[in-house]
Amino acid sequence: MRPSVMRSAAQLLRRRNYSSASGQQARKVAILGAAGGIGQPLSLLMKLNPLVSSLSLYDIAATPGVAADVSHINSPALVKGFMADDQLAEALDGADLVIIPAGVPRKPGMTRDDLFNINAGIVKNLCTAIAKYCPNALVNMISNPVNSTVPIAAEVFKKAGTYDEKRLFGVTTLDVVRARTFYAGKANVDVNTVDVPVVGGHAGITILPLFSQDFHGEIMPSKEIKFLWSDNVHLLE
Ligand SMILES: NC(=O)C1=CN([C@@H]2O[C@H](COP(=O)(O)OP(=O)(O)OC[C@H]3O[C@@H](n4cnc5c(N)ncnc54)[C@H](O)[C@@H]3O)[C@@H](O)[C@H]2O)C=CC1
Ligand SMILES: O=C([O-])CC(=O)C(=O)O
Repeated sequence: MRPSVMRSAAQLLRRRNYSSASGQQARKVAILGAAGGIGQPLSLLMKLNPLVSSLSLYDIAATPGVAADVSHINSPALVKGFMADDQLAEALDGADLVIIPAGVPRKPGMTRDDLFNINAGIVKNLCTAIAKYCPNALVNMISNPVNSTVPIAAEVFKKAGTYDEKRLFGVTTLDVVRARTFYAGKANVDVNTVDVPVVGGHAGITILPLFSQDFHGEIMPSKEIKFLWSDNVHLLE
């Protein structure tokens, strides 16, 4: 496995032979926690993504307004908002990709691990529903602590008999983005010409930028993405 070659969710969709929304294959993306600080800009980005034909925005609060605003963007994806437990099944039904930024974020002085008690339960419930209503979906976990929420999701899927290690990811792209920005700032070079591989997990002490492996030159866009794999922490081949 070469840590320098990574791929994004969009690339994964393409690899699965997904075509654009205007093509033959319609693809549904569900965002759970869509009304939050991460969920709203993520919903915007997904609405702009031409690979997405149907966008399902789920949260326990505020989704009707968020979904209405996002739906006004001039792109093909059809947007629908869902709120509360009794609408989760419909939100997930037939989803090809589920992205989960649901849960609580850190307050000053907290570590990501401090979120475990609340977010573990939220993730467990959401993943139980995923196993039931869209068992074949790719699942991108954002909720922290990602080092723990990904294994929780894996266990839920194993118990349900739907686990596929190639379909479950912890999203830690920020680590790579930050490493590149910090490197470029320090070296006083264009950030688009540098790459710093990052390995490890997504906790303060497990994020490990490999500055010894830094690269300065022409960067492939696909190298910006780092995922936390479900069973072992490693970068996609
Ligand atoms: N992996 C990563 O790189 C990053 C992870 N995070 C994590 O993402 C999570 C969300 O962060 P923010 O959006 O800033 O928080 P936020 O508080 O702004 O949004 C969280 C959203 O989740 C919703 N929510 C809570 N329980 C839910 C449930 N059972 N079902 C559906 N939705 C539910 C809330 O109503 C809220 O809209 C946090 O755990 C944070 O630590 C944030 C940034 C980067
Ligand atoms: O720091 C946090 O709590 C959110 C997060 O994971 C990040 O920004 O890398």
